Amino acid sequence: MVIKTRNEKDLFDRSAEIFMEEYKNYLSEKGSFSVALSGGNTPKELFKRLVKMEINWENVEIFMVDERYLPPTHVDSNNRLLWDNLFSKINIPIENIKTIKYMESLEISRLEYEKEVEDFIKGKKKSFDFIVLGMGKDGHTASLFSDNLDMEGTVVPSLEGKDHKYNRISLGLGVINSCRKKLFILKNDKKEILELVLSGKKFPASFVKGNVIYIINEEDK
Ligand SMILES: O=C(O)[C@H](O)[C@@H](O)[C@H](O)[C@H](O)COP(=O)(O)O
Repeated sequence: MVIKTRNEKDLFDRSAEIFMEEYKNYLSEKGSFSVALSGGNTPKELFKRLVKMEINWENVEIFMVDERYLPPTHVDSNNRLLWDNLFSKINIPIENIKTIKYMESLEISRLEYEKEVEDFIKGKKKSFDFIVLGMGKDGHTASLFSDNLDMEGTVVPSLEGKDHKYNRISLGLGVINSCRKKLFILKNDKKEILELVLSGKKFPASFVKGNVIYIINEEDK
């Protein structure tokens, strides 16, 4: 489903409402809500809204979609983004936050997170209740780029490439597709790549399937 909003304000207001609707549904259905959050620039405006909403964060478990292999204090770290804009502003028990840790090597960080994700999804029919995704103008999503060697593992390494800085760690496609609902939040500058993805051209983002919402604003800002 594609939702078109007028401007960026409406894009993020509506995205926050969708988050809230999902949270409420799962809270009444099973008493908890699990969500995986992307980094990059776009989700900041969503986080600004979420911190003001009436959410009982004790019932929410938050996972990361991906991370650059960087110390958490680095300005391009998604950990930093999440701590500064969300975790530090909400009342969430620390054990409900599952981050990708910066450890001795990329592989050790990947394995540690993979174990965390596998422990969580073990025995469940689906992985997370909800995932917030972004899309690059090159059609990547999470840290799944066209040159990734493995997109299917639970948590996969993603090596620095010509057009993307840093080695990274990412949820794999199987886990992403197994989320109950996927929300791509796209500012208007992603309209061309969204059209290509929707027309069936093959980019990593095109392989995200099943209960997908793409939300995008029509005006430039
Ligand atoms: O950590 C990240 O950067 C992401 O998870 C990545 O997939 C992002 O969602 C897209 O690159 C879009 O990024 P923007 O929102 O900054 O355009």
